Amino acid sequence: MVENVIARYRSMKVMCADSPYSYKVVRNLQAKYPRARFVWIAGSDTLSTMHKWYRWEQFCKLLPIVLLERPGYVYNVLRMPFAVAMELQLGVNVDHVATLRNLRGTTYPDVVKIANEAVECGADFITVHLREDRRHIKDGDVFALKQRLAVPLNLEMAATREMLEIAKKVVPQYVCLVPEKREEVTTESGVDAKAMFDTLAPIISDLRQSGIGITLFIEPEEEQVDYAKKLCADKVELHVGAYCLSKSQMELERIAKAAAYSHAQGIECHAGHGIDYGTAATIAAIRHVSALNVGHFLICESLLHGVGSAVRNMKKIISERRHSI
Ligand SMILES: CC(=O)[C@@H](O)[C@H](O)COP(=O)(O)O
Ligand SMILES: NCC(=O)COP(=O)(O)O
Repeated sequence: MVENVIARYRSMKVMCADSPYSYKVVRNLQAKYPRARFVWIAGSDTLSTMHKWYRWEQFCKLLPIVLLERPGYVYNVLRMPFAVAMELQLGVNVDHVATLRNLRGTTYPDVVKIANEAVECGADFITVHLREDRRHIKDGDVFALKQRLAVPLNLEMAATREMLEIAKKVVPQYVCLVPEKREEVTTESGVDAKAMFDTLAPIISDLRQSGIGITLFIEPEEEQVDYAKKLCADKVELHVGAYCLSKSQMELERIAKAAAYSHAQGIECHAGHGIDYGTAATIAAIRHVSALNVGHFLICESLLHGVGSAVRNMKKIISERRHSI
């Protein structure tokens, strides 16, 4: 059949695979034709089973994969099992650039400039938390970032009407709903998706109608993931602050368990809060976590080594750790 299809293309020919395993076929071809650039072309139905292939993780890294849509097989690529082996993304939170600026009421350091520097050096998206008391990020920062960033903006905010109206004007790619206490030094826990179900549901529905993706910042607990799913969140971000402070194995296992559960439920899983180079490396080994959000530590490192160096270093650490699992 293939021969009939390509009969009119003289430059094409059919060859028989020398192994039942795609991985081995590609490796053999690459060894035989070292100058050729191979591309794997397949139907989109391949996505649901690719993680069962022989050495599928290595296969995904061997060559570019082009998928042609097959009717009935339209998937969210990032949620497919194979996708969890891919690069771990880094979100850089620039809140504390604004903390420094607000301390003296100056126009510097420039939040947008620093965010763009982070992007140049490897940040995959930028995160800001517009707190109700505006202690760091201000409304104008959020609008300016949305306008001037070449990567997605992840806006963290409390689930209030005031914040909802701002988000609908800014239209960031993502809103991450977080709990907020006026007096807290930093975000102390995840949002309780069960207890706050009735407050969160209409806000999430309103945000979604504006075309904004929804993340819930939750404690690493299966029940919270269940409620995030009931609320139709696209992603959860696990509050990993307890682990980052204690470095306790039990806390780490809690994160791994919640991440695997979230993945099994079809909800993309991020992790954030209090992460430094050491804890980033440990969490990067949890394959069901697809992105880390790091703020305070990176801004502090930037004072010593510059933003570019801090972000590049963090990217290197998490990428090396992810590829070693
Ligand atoms: C939700 C979260 O974990 C971060 O956005 C963090 O809250 C930002 O920094 P502050 O808590 O110091 O405002
Ligand atoms: N959601 C967590 C975040 O954005 C960064 O938190 P931190 O690294 O500033 O503690």
